[in-house]
Amino acid sequence: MGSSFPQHESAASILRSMISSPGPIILAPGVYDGFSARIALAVGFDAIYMTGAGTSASRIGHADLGIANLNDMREHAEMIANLDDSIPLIADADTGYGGPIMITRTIQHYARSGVAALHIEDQVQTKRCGHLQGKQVVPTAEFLIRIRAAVAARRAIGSDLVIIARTDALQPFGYEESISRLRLARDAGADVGFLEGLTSIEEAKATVQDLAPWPVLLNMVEHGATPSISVGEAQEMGFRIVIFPFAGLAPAYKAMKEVYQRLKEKGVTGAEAHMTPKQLFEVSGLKDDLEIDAKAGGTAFAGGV
Ligand SMILES: C[C@](O)(C(=O)O)[C@H](CC(=O)O)C(=O)O
Repeated sequence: MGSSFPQHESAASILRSMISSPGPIILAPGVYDGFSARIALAVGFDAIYMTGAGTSASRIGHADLGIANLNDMREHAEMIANLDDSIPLIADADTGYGGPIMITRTIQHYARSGVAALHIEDQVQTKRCGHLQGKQVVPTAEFLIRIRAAVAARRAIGSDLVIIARTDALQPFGYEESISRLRLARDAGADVGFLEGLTSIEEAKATVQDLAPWPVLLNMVEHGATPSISVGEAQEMGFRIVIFPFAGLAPAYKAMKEVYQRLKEKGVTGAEAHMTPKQLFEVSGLKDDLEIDAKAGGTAFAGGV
């Protein structure tokens, strides 16, 4: 477990070096709460991704419609980022939550919370998931104000926080407009580009080529607007980062629904025998916590748990 008071390079600096190194594509599975983050961290990834859609679902019980605010998102991100502060957390920051002053706060708060990277997009404030229909985006000038505010705020606090510029302009305005917005965001100081809702393999390849050598992120939302692209294929195309936002949420939904249904219909959960409470707590750092207590001379758990 990483300490909350880093003795090492910040997660933002670690991610920044990873992005600029010639290494393999950075794979970040979506996590949506402490438990899913623990599982992903235990499996072992170079980075993890806090999905806004999953945060909305798990933290406030709502769809990804711009309902989770800065405080909801930041608090959630801080908890996740500090479970292991040596593994960079890339976190959704939606529209940045307002004008330049709010975006400045978003950058400051995310950076202080230990987040390594965030993405800010050009949707209107009453946004929606990038894979739904009927999206609206703000004019390019307003998008650039958001990016400039983010870059200035990051520089002012001397943080390595990676700023990912996301455009949702593909659906309303098409490919050329989206590339043009991302180039302008790059020129305004954004570190990584993210073209949301890519609709074909050709478009995905072209995005990387048209923005090269700027690093580009691929959002692999399964069964959304984008055809299925594997990590290997994304690397081959030249993407620098790939996120799988629903890697945790979608299977969790299916598993929970089945068990709740079984409990309702048959009166039992059918939980597997090895799923003891202790085993479940071990996923969430039980051993580390007991060690902390014992090292401090605590006796509360001396007889075991
Ligand atoms: C990446 C994303 O912002 C997220 O919240 O994870 C979403 C995922 C989704 O809702 O499909 C997005 O692509 O808008």
